[in-house]
Amino acid sequence: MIEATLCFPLRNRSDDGTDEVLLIEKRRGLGEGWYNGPGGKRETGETFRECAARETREEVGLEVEPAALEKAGELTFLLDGEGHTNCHVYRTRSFTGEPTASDEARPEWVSVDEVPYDQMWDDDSRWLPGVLEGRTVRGEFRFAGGEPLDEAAFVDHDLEWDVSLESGRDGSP
Ligand SMILES: Nc1ncnc2c1[nH]c(=O)n2[C@H]1C[C@H](O)[C@@H](COP(=O)(O)OP(=O)(O)OP(=O)(O)O)O1
Repeated sequence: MIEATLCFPLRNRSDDGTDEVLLIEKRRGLGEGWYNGPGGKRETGETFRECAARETREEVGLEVEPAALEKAGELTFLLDGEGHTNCHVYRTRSFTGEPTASDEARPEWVSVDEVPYDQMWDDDSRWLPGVLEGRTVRGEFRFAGGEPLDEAAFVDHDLEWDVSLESGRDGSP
């Protein structure tokens, strides 16, 4: 099973108070052409928080302290009945730097009320609105149709809201 992370930096615009989330337009790999949060696969020896912070730095140039990430979700994606990816979801209002494009990602601040769910993974519209409202979620999402995951069809899902995520599946929140 692939172990991966997603990170959603949030800010409140000082001019009109709009709450915004930093999304990326993925430029390559899984989910290419779609919006998502910065994130990616965990490397050997990393905690999930370290992975989310590293991917955010590598993809959009924002510096985030692993300890300043708030755990918001644990998502399992299954493909044709088999576990494919475990994804650990974080959000944070604490970061430094300005978002900068990389080979992997084009960053864009988007109002939390205008997230482009029609240009994202089909499952995102089920769980991301609650995460952006500050809730916690545990979910299982089933896809069918063979690899790659981003060409498979989203079939159905189960969600549990307002869960305790203090201890993740590997013991690292
Ligand atoms: N179904 C679904 N919805 C929302 N987000 C995702 C999925 N499936 C996924 O895999 N993801 C997320 C999880 C990860 O954050 C990315 C995929 O990571 P990927 O680009 O493969 O990982 P990197 O480590 O950045 O890639 P390379 O460096 O190996 O190119 O999508």
